[in-house]
Amino acid sequence: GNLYTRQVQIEGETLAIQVQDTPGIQVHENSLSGNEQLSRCIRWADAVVIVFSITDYKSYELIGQLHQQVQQLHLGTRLPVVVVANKADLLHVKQVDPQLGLQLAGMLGCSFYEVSVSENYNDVYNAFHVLCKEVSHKQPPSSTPEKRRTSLIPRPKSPNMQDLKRRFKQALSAKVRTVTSV
Ligand SMILES: Nc1nc2c(ncn2[C@@H]2O[C@H](COP(=O)(O)OP(=O)(O)OP(=O)(O)O)[C@@H](O)[C@H]2O)c(=O)[nH]1
Repeated sequence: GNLYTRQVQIEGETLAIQVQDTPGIQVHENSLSGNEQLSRCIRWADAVVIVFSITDYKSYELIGQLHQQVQQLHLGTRLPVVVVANKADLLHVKQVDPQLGLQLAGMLGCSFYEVSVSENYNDVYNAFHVLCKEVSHKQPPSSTPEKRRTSLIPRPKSPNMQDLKRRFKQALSAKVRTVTSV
């Protein structure tokens, strides 16, 4: 459950984003259950990245459920969600054709990216960059960083996050929060 803070340049503006890596997702009989921590992360998020591994068919099968959970926790809003197929370098142990990911993402109304976290940083950066752009376009225009803070929902608590909160509070101009799972 690590929280990372990064800066991205969007249309000439520097945007500080926070990326929440969700803790290992519990799956019982092929369904997500009782993931209170995951729900908190999703509620907190302004955008979500759903990651599956092309080497693990079960991770692909969870996308629909994760997407549904995102929708249930953000009723009435269209939260930007992207679907990412990871481990594109491991073709010899591939279990999911990335085409299936593309199709599913399309059905869910999400963008889709195929990446290899270990081999190509640029593809990962691009996925996040496009998502950040989408989120920044949804923020009401304003002049002060403080006004750009949109969500009143507190971040999920952990010592790590409390610490980061203190250290980065001054620097943040806006937030993008994402949830990932592999
Ligand atoms: N070859 C390859 N290995 C990867 C890639 N991405 C992740 N891995 C490996 O896959 C394993 C799992 O990666 P993690 O980042 O721990 O996955 P996770 O989903 O965050 O795991 P949880 O902590 O259970 O949530 C690690 O051994 C990584 O090195 C990739 O693109 N290619």
